[in-house]
Amino acid sequence: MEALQLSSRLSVNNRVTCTQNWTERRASRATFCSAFTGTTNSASLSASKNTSSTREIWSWVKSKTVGHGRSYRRSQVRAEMFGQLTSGLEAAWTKLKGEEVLTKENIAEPMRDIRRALLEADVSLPVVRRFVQSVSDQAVGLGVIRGVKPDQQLVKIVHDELVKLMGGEVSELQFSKSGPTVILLAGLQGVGKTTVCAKLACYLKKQGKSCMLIAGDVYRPAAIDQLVILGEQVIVPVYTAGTEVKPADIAKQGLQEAKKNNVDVVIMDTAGRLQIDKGMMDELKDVKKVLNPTEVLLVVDAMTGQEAAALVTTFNVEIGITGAILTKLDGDSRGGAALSVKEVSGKPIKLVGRGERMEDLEPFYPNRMAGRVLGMGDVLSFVEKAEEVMREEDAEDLQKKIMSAKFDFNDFLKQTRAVAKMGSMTRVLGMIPGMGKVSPAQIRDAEKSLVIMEAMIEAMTPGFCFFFHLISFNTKQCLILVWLRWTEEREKPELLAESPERRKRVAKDSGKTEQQVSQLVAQIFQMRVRMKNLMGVMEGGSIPALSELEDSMKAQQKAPPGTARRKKRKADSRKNFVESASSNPGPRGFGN
Ligand SMILES: Nc1nc2c(ncn2[C@@H]2O[C@H](COP(=O)(O)OP(=O)(O)OP(=O)(O)O)[C@@H](O)[C@H]2O)c(=O)[nH]1
Repeated sequence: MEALQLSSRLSVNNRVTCTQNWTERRASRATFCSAFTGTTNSASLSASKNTSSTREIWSWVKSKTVGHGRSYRRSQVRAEMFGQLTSGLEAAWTKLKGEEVLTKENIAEPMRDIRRALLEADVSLPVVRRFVQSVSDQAVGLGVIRGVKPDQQLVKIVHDELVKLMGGEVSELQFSKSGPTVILLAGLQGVGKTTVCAKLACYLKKQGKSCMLIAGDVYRPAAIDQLVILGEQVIVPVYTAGTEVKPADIAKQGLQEAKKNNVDVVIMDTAGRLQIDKGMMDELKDVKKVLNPTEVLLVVDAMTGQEAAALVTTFNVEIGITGAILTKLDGDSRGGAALSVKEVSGKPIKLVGRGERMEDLEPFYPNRMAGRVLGMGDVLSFVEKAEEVMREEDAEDLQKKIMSAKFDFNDFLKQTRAVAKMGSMTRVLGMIPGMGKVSPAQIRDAEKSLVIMEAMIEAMTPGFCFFFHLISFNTKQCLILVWLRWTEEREKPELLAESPERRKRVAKDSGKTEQQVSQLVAQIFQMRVRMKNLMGVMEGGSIPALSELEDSMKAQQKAPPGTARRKKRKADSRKNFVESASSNPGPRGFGN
């Protein structure tokens, strides 16, 4: 039975408008990006180039280490991907402490650590050998560079080699110049092909392209239903023809349908197998012949380590592929697959999946990935994610409020919800330099605090409020007074600072204690001061030291319990409340 699932509300005619919007967004994104980081995308990316001049090394090291340089020496439990590899590499830098210059003798031990870290990360032995040899050769020939310590020099060399290992430049998806672009997805069972189909459509839709999915997995009937549901979720039509039709025929019919509807990109899902077998390869070859795809992408599971690289090689030899999509990178603490695929197979990783949400698919940037491996965060991805969830006008509005110290509970709620849309807190923190080392326990504490805070803020009056008053004269007669009052506690935290009755009410309505409400109110005043200072520094042209954020977080954790209660007793007036609030550390996790 043939049926084009009418799950799409996206008209193909919307294409032009979408493309325009996307171009405009890219332009504003670039402005926002340079405003935020003090640089442009290309300038930042250029740090990845394999340069060796003293000035370049020096400025690179400074740009990567100012404010968070100390952080990659501390070994703590890491919550983000590549955690194991990052910790392993850290051991290498520490061995060079106190050295004046890199020599053949003093790099021997760090090189052993690097080798061990890469092997533990499941990078294949020949790749590790080549990598270590290349790093050693460069390190020994470097000599003394004024102002740059040997451990920093080694970090820089390893960074550049990692970038090279992962393919150097970003490998973009290719689009057909005429007719629909066809993307054929292949891969073993359970690696995430069906999910990637929908994620890819979601990703391409954001670029203004209309998409259609073809359900070609005829062996697992649930795969067709799964694709239809995911298609509905991302609002993209799905072509299905049941399980009785051959995949090559489904591909042919689906492509005709896509051409009829003027679809920009067709993405075909195929069946997986537990292992590579001849039947699977023959079937893929047939489908490929019919579709003549622009891209043949092999979906591989990052958690399979160097096995993923071997699979890419085999599929490339058998059917000819254009690249790979690495899924489940969020669960991979080793990194072997990301580091090996290009070097072993010669085929680039084009996209990576980092979560189960439809938005969790992104281009593979070797430079940013190398930064993450070395525990330096990924500011550019952070900014891009932030731009996706925050409108530019909102950002400007927020900036004005911060500068005039008017950041309020409504803004706080909006911001925390926007950050939640960027993904899990672990993932968001992993993108911020120096924050990748926040322990899972700290993250859990902060997440719990946010839930408590949201409950309290929701119990605050947002604006106009109806108040009821019941006056009873006797058992039969009563008068109900109803009046409207402008109470805006969320907009004016001062109201709560001044009034113990209001704090008591919020505590009662939210099911929290009065002490917790007082702490929250104190916190918003502290945040106003801190954010204003931070914005001042950034407008002055430099990004504040991120290690200070880490230190301040630690200081806050050491705040004695009951601080806010003691202060509350002292602070009867609003002035005292605000002053005491802004001069004392807040409770654990709050406001950070
Ligand atoms: N954490 C995480 N899970 C993912 C990611 N990509 C896919 N998954 C999950 O992996 C599981 C398998 O995904 P599917 O899309 O069904 O895999 P498949 O390759 O189509 O499976 P077959 O059709 O059986 O071959 C699902 O639970 C997905 O949610 C990812 O990037 N991160």
